[in-house]
Amino acid sequence: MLIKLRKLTKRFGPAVAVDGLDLEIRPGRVTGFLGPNGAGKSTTMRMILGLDRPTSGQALLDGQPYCSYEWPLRKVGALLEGGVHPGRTGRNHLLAMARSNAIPVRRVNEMLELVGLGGAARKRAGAYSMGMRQRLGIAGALLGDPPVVILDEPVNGLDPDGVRWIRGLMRDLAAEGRTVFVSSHLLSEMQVTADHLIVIGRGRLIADASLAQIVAGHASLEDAYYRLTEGSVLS
Ligand SMILES: Nc1ncnc2c1ncn2[C@@H]1O[C@H](COP(=O)(O)OP(=O)(O)OP(=O)(O)O)[C@@H](O)[C@H]1O
Repeated sequence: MLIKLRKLTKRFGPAVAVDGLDLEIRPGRVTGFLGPNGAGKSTTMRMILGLDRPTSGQALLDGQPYCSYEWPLRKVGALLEGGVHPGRTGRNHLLAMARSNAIPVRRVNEMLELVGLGGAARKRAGAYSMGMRQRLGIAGALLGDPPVVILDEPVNGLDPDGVRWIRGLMRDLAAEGRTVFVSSHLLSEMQVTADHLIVIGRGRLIADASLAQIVAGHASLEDAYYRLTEGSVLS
C-alpha cells in the first residue's frame, strides 16, 4: 500500500511544522524518516493517521485518507508516543483495539506472545517499564495485520535484545511486502535497517533517496546526515 503526501502542510498558529511535503512512501521496503528535533516528523505521521488535520494538502493511503477506511487498524498499524491507558492491562488495551476493528481475539494473544508480553498480559500498563510499553505499542501496531506500519521512534526504551528484535521485525515486515515507515534519531540503527530514507528539516524535504545514495561519498550515515541537515537544526 502506497502512502502519498501531496503538498502536505501543517501550521500551528504562525509556526509552520510541516511545509509542503510532496513524496511517496513505497511498499516492500523500510523507509527511515530522519530530521532534527522539531523537524515535523511526528506531525507528518499524525496527519497520515488522521490525528492531526492538514492545514492544506493531503496524506493518502492507496489514494484515500486514513479516515475513509472502515477498519483502519487493518490498513495501518502505528506506534506513536503515549496512547496506552495506564489503568488498563496490556491485554485489555489490545482487546479494546481488536473489538473496535472487528479483529479476532486470537490475534490479541498471538501479538502478546510475538512481542514477549505473554507473561505480563494481565498487568496494568501503568506498571510496565518503558520497554514493555513500547512492546505493547508494537503489538497494537501489528494487531490488524496491516499492509502499512508506521513507527515513531520504536527503539526508545528497548534493551539490546529488543533493539535487535525490532530491527529483524521491520526487515521481515518489509520483506512481506508491507510499507514500513519509521522515524528515528539513531542513525547507526537506521544504517542497518532502512532501505530508503526521507530527511526533513524545519518541515521541508531535504532528501528522499536510497540509503546507498545518501551515504555515498561519506564515511557513515551520521556524516551524511550532518551535512544534509546543516542549517536545519533548531537553535
Ligand atoms: N499540538 C501542537 N501545538 C503547537 N505546536 C506543535 C504541536 N505539535 C507540534 N508542534 C510543533 O511543530 C513542530 C514539529 O514538531 P514535531 O513533533 O512534528 O517534530 P519532530 O520532528 O517529531 O521532533 P522530535 O524529533 O523532537 O520528536 C515543532 O516546532 C513543534 O513544537
